Parts: sequence; structure tokens; C-alpha cells
Amino acid sequence: RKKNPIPTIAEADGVLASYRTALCFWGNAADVVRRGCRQFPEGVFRVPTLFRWEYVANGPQLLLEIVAAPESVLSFHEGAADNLQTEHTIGAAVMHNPYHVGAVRGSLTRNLARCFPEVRDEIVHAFDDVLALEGKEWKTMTVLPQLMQIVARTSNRLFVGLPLCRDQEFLDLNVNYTVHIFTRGQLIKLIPEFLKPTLAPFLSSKNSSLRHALKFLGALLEERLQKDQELGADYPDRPNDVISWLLDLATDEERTGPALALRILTINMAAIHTSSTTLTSALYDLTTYPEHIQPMREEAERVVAAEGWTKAALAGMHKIDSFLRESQRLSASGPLALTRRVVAKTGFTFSDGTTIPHGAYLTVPANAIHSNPDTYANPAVFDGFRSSRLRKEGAAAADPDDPTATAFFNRHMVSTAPDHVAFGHGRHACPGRFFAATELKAMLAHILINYDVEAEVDGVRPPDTIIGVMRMPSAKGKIMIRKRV
Ligand code: HEM
Repeated sequence: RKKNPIPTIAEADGVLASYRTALCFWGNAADVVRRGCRQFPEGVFRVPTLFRWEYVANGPQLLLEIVAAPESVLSFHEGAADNLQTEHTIGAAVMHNPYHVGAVRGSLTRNLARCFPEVRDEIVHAFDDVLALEGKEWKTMTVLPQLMQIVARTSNRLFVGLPLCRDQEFLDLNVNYTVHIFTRGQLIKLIPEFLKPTLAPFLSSKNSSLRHALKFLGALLEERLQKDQELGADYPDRPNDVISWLLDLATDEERTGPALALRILTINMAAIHTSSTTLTSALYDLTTYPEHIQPMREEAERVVAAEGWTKAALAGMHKIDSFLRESQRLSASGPLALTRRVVAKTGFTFSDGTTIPHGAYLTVPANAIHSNPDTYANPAVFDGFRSSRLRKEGAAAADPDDPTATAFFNRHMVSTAPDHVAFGHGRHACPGRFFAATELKAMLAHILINYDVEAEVDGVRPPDTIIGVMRMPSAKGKIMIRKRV
């Protein structure tokens, strides 16, 4: 056999060794990737997983070349297709015409300031209802499931508004849809390719979830389609929600109730679990390193007293922003990120001449990037105000006459960079991150102002769950919480 010119990590050289390493990868992918990064500090190496080889590009230059490549060369959508079996679990239309990404990146983001009062209103009600705290009694909070409810509800206040955002069955449907995509995608992956068209529909929950979603959205979507058709897109009181933002971009066969409902499920899929796991990690960090509470509480109280609860005011919460970014740096990413599939028939060639073959899966070592001592001093230490300090120092050092002196801006929660890939980087960087940051900063500020929180066991952070390349905060982890006023 022709030898693959891209090296593997030392312990995976040879057929048996590669299977042994693949098993090891399942249990401790971060360690396997870290060893590869030490062996190949600036270059591409391969690590075996149970189903395929991952090509890992190590170093900022290679990362920048990956994110600059067009979809016709390195495909983001094909990168997700194999693991999630997207064609069967989400549908070919969503993959081949991802116009909803434009709605999230454009209208949704532009409308954040205008829609913030509703988001804020939902945060207040959702925390009250889900936590159900009485008086000043301490209560145990199982963090992830409770935050999942709060995030699902708040996000849907923006997406579809009242009363649907408070309908428990609709929220459960959206929370479970994501879980189904991940779990059933893994099962469908095991079916031989030629049998998938016949068997996958029985395993995928796409059709049943869509039917279920239409129970809530069907009549509403038909009414909105009809109104747009009769009155155009500028009629007075046209709601400012995800349905309008999708309708602004949807064409031809996408202008039907079922097609629009599938996009709403897809946006929820991208938004709910990502945001709730990020906030869960942040609460575990807050209670494990409680010295951050008081400075952030003072910041939130000062900003809200001066400016009220507005989106603009959140921009003044530098410490809270920094804390969330630090929590993402250490917890939010698995060992690999930015997965792309090489779809160019000739492969993908880096500027150093390394060619990755057609069909290969190319990724970057996210954990290693986030714990690189050259970019992060004491990388293993949780330093919640690392970015706000750097921003302050950068602002003080910047030449006021130099319009390009923007280095200190690049430490916001939403700023992606080759050394911070929690939201990806480049052309596919998360388009929902401006909403996510707004929502999560507002929620963390709300918690700090209104609640006392403590670790269930002092100094013990509930351990993350790690399966293959997936890393999740503990779903069972608990903290103690009580009302402050
Ligand atoms: C803290 C919360 C979130 C995290 C950590 C997160 C993370 C990510 C990451 C890592 C990617 C892939 C980037 C890449 O591979 O280059 C992504 C893509 C995406 N995210 Fe997010 N996300 C979050 C919240 C959201 C929200 C709230 C929305 C929608 C409102 C959203 C919508 C999307 C979409 C549509 C894509 C696909 C982009 C494309 O096809 O180009 N995300 N997100």
C-alpha cells in the first residue's frame, strides 16, 4: 500500500497500534491530541479514531489557512455530515442551502438591542419560575437541566415570542431535537451506506420532530406566509422575530410552513445546548473560584445603576465578559475543533507544501490552542479577569493616534482568534455568538445581582463528561443557590 505522507502520532504507527490508540482516543482524546501536538509543534499529524483518521493541523498559520479556504475546498457542512449524519438527521435542504445562517448573522444580530427588553423580561421570569426559590432559604440547583430550561425559554422569546416561548412541550421538543441528532446520528453512522436511505428514516427523529413542531408552528407560519404574500414584507406591526428574518431570505421551496419550521428547529439546535453548557461551565467556575463573585457583582450593580438593563450597558461589563471567555477557554471546547472535510478533488495544500488528500477530515487542536503557554500565562490556572486585564493594559498602551491599534479589542467574549476558537474562527465562526454573549452576560449579571451561589462541596468543580471528541459540563453537577433580596 502507498504510505500516507502525513505522519501519525508515534504510538499509532502500525495497524494494531492504530486501533489501540483509537480506543484510547475514545476515553482520553485530549491526551492523545496533546501528545501529537508535542511531537509535531508546527505541522499536520494524524490521530486514529474508531471510524476514521483525523488530520490535526497544529499552529496558528495552518489554522488561518484552514479558515480562509472556501467551502468548495474545505467544507464545514461536509465536516459535520459524517458525525451527525446530517443528511438524515437534519435534512439535505438545510445543509445545501444554509440561508438561516444569514438570518442569524444579519437580522437577528442587528435586532439584539431593539429586542433586548423582551430578552431581559424573559430572563427575570424564567429564573423565578425554574428556580422557584422562597425567602432566603438555600436550595440545591442541578445546574445543566435547569439552565437548559431557562436558556431555551429566553432564546425562544427572541425567536418566536410569547406565548410559545413558555410552552413546556415546545421547549422540550427543541431541547430533545438536538439530543436526537447527536445520539441517532451515531446509530445511523453504523448502517452500511447502501442501506441508509431505507433504514435511516426509522432511526432519525427529523420527520417526527417536524410533525411535532408543526403542531405549534404550523398555523402561525401559514398565517405569516399569507400576510407577507398579501401585504409584502413591510406591513405595519410585522413581528420582529426569527420568522420574519427567515422570510426575508427564504426563496421558492423554502417558503412553506414545514421548511420554515425545520429552520426554527435548526436554529434552536445550534443555540440551546451550546449556550446552556457554556453557562453551566461558568457557574461551576464561579462557585469553584468564588473570589470572582464580588468584583463582578460590583461591576454589574454599578453598570445597571448607571445605565439600566440595556444591551449597550452590557458592553460596560468587562469583568463578566472576561470571566465567560476564560470559562470557555478552559471548558467549552473539546480536544478538536473547526472540523472541515477536504472536498476539492486535488486535496488541500498548505503554504508549506503539505497536502491533505480529498475526503480527509481536517481539524485543529482546540484544547492545546487554549492552553498554549506562549499565548496564555499559567494556562492551567483559571484566571477570570485575564482578558479584562489585557484589554485594560492594551487600551492604556495603545497609541491614540494609531487607528490600527485595536489589539486590546480582540479580547471580548465574541472575539475569535487563532488562539481562541470557542466560537470557531473565520468564515464559519459562530454567527449566533453576539446573541449568545448578550444572553449569557445578561444571565450571569442577573445571577450575581439577585442570588448568592456556593459550591455544593467547597473547592470541588463537578467533573466534565468526556466522550471521544465531545466535552460537556457534568449534567448532574449541583450548586447551592438562594435569593439575595
Ligand atoms: C455559547 C454558545 C455558542 C457556542 C459556544 C457556539 C459555538 C459554535 C461553533 C464552535 C460553531 C462552528 C464554528 C466553526 O467550525 O468554524 C458554531 C456555528 C454555528 N452557530 Fe454557534 N455557538 C453558540 C451559540 C449559538 C447561537 C445562540 C446560535 C443561534 C442563534 C448559533 C448558531 C450557529 C450557526 C447557525 C452555526 C453554523 C455557521 C455556519 O454554517 O457557517 N450558535 N457555533
